[in-house]
Amino acid sequence: MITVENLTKTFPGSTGQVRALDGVNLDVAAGSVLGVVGPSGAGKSTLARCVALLERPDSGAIRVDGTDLVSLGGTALRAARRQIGVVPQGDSLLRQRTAAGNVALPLESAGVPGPQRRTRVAELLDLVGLTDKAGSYPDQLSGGQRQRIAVARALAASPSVLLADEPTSALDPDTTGSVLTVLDRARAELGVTVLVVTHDMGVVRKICDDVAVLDGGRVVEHGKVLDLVADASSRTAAALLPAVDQNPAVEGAYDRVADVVLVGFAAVGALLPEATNRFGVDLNLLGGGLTRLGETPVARFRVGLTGERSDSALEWIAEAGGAVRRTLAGPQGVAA
Ligand SMILES: Nc1ncnc2c1ncn2[C@@H]1O[C@H](COP(=O)(O)OP(=O)(O)OP(=O)(O)O)[C@@H](O)[C@H]1O
Repeated sequence: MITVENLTKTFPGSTGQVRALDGVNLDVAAGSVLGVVGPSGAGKSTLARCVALLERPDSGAIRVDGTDLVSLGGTALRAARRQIGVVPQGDSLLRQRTAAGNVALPLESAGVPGPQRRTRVAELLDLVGLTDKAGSYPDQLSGGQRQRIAVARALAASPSVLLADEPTSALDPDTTGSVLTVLDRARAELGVTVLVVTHDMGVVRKICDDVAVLDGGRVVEHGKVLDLVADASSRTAAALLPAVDQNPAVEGAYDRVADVVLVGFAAVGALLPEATNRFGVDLNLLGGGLTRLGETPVARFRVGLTGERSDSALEWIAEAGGAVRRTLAGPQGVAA
């Protein structure tokens, strides 16, 4: 479990102080993946560097399993740093070392004896699916393979937290998938808590349980991805759900029009047909579509309903777990 409390960090800028972090509060449950997103200059990398203990915040606390890392110094700080594996931004492997040699580096620094080191390196190469590349040098690997080796190296000392700053920024979509799979395996198989800084909402879509949106050094949105998408006004919903186009000419023909967000197999598959049957209404999909967040199917549809019991049908969908937001379209124009 990581808890960030009221973290503040300022830097001297050419026109005065730059407040890179302005009272940031976050928590990441053990074994979950948090995506930190936001526009350029929002403070994402500064937050990552503070959590990695590479940068000292001006004030605030960073607790890992209850211990405030900011208050530590000397030996205790060095020990705490080992709890946090870091996948740095950009290409970070040593060119003159093989893939296995790069993964072994933190173990050598920690004085782990040869036979144990070899076993651990073999486990990590297996985890990232690159056993056959053990003897390859970074220049012989693709960008995605190098990044997977960087993840293996970050995991070598068995940290409880893995921090990755823009791990996919230089990669094409296919390669990005293989790196994200590796981060997901680290969480699933090793129980590591993962904090991933990214400008790519695709990363959030594929592997994040939670998301924190930073803007101007502040957290403007934070929560479970599947909860936030149900709130149509959230930035997360805007970025991750299928768009619905306005079409007043078509919508005007219905008694009621609403946007409905459905999360999970059962809701996506059954709620709308069930509402149609129960309330004897005519329900048409006017826009939106289906997507997937991690393994979970999620839909956002604009629906048009005709029939006397249209309101009851919408209320029932909301009670059964759908997020319903009525629009102003329709002849009787009823707002939520
Ligand atoms: N070492 C530094 N010295 C001075 N200003 C800094 C330093 N590091 C960051 N900043 C400033 O702090 C603010 C936040 O920067 P940061 O790099 O954390 O944002 P970011 O969200 O990671 O941006 P990007 O997506 O562009 O990497 C910016 O205004 C940046 O210019």
